[in-house]
Amino acid sequence: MSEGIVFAVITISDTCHEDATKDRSGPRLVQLISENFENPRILKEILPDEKELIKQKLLQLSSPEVSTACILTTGGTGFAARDVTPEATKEVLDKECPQLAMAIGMHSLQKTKFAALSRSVCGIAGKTLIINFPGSEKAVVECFDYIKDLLPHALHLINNDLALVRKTHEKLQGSSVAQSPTPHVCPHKTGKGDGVDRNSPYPMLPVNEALNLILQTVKTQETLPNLLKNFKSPVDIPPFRASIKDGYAMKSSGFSGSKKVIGYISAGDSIISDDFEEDECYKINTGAPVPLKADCVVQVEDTKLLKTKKNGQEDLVEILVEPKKDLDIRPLGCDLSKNSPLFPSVDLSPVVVKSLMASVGHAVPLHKPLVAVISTGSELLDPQDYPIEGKIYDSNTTMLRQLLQYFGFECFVTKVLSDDFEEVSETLSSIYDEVDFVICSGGVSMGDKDFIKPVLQKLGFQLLVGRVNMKPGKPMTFAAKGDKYFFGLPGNPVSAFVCFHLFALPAVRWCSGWTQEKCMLPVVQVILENQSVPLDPRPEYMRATITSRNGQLYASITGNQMSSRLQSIVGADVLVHLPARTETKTEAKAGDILPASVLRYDFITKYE
Ligand SMILES: Nc1nc2c(c(=O)[nH]1)N[C@H]1C(S)=C(S)[C@@H](COP(=O)(O)OP(=O)(O)OC[C@H]3O[C@@H](n4cnc5c(N)ncnc54)[C@H](O)[C@@H]3O)O[C@H]1N2
Ligand code: MOO
Ligand SMILES: [Mg+2]
Repeated sequence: MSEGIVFAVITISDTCHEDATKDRSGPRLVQLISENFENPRILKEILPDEKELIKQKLLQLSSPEVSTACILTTGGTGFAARDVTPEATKEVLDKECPQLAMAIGMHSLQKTKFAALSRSVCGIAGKTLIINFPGSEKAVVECFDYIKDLLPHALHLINNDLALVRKTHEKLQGSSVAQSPTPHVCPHKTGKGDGVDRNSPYPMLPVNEALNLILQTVKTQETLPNLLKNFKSPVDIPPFRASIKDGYAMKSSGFSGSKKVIGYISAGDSIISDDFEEDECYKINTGAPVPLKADCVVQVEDTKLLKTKKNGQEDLVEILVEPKKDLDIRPLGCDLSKNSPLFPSVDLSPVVVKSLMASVGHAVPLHKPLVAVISTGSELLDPQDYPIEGKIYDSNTTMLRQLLQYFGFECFVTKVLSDDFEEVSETLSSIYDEVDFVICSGGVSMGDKDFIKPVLQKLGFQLLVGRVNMKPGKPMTFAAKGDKYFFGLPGNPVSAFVCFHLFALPAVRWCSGWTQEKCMLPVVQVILENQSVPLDPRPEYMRATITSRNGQLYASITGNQMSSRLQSIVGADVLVHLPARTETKTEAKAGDILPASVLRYDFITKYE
């Protein structure tokens, strides 16, 4: 039962509008809602069969100000001349839900063939679900009973309430399916999900939704970011007044003109505290400690050597500029003062963390998640093996290991497994003793040897992502069990490549404590160079080479983009995001400006 949902029940009937006591279906619906939902708010209306009035009422109830979650109408759906409920409803809908209307219709048809005479529609207006029920009390009871379990999930989806949607998915996809007395099929799934099903039971999530689920699930490390945030520098930098130039340290109260050189100070020497005269100076190097009694340095270019001692050392120099107080001296702690925060913001780049810590004489152990790379496939040959008929060389293991390394993470364990349920199951049940993440490739699609998802289910993992609306990478899988995480990248090498960058890398970075914005690859705007690129029904991520021309980035697609053709990563500087095909837009054209994820640091191949 879901709590506090705002419902509206509208009886649509000329008769009931004239005499409300004749309305039996409306009150019955109110009763059914109250019995099946916790503390619902139910708005009640009776309207005549007038299209405009019905439409206005639906618009008002579905407006953001009223924000009714669900409007159930009863009546006016038949063949009579004044039955106009479906027509009025259609005019306010943003999206029709014909499957829901069909399901209700099919259910009713099992009770009576007269259900064929109902023209009910269902759909979504703004964030309101509108469902037409027929007028009879009996039909209302049957239809409501049929949809009542679907309603909460449908409403969560409409409101993009990810946590609640996820809860339902877990219920449906986890062991509770078997235990549930009335298991039902999720409306946006296409099958029952057992081994013999020909349709994937996993909802095809949009890329962003899949990524959000992943980042909501993976626990971020707080210890290191907090430690860095609170870390106070134990030293001053510089720890003494340091010379900025190679030159002469002196007193500014003196004068320009000739001065006697009374000593040499190099970087690393100790600090001279003795007093000296205004017509004296020390020769000093950049970074060396300025004598306590000196207050300025004059660079060597502004001096002239007048006299040298017999031993070759300088004796007398002429100072050609007026010495000014503080000239060319870095005061104590001017770069970083003792007890001030070492990290002005959290930046977990190892280069940053390690070098700043080193600069104050400290070190921190950077905790990085332990990652295993697994490739599955009975066809896989080690790249060092002789070719064997029917087998192919395994490129994913090397690619995923190299990618981890490129982004500063280590692959702790590597395994290559055959498409064998027991082997995969045994490996996965023991490997998490050693690692936090498994990045696996292969075996996630629809084949009878694609065992990854069943193994995860057997091992008690929550399958949070089972399919993603993207090309390549549709069967991308993400599962979690406590703080152990599994990525099932599709076996096609390019699908694995793209999914690593878009999902696995952000998750591993997030787990290491990176700020969320930094976890994803940077996105830049690029100008398409190819004349015409046909759009796919799925949003597509195409590899492309970048040329910089007059400060603008031009993307040229790297040939055939088939997900098995690993060659398409050659020269791939970015992944260009191409939108899904629509009726009106079927291709991308030269000059189109598109977002693109940057794949590598050296992402500009040519400057023109
Ligand atoms: N009936 C359906 N079939 C497929 C669907 C579908 O929706 N319905 N999805 C297709 C898509 S999209 C992809 S992507 C692949 C994903 O396949 P799997 O993750 O199950 O991977 P496999 O079947 O094991 O392998 C696919 C392909 O990739 C080659 N491969 C696998 N591992 C490696 C490796 N380590 N190195 C090099 N190449 C590898 C493998 O030999 C296959 O050719 O499924 C489609 N099928
Ligand atoms: O989407 Mo698959 O990932 O075509 O190769
Ligand atoms: Mg397969």
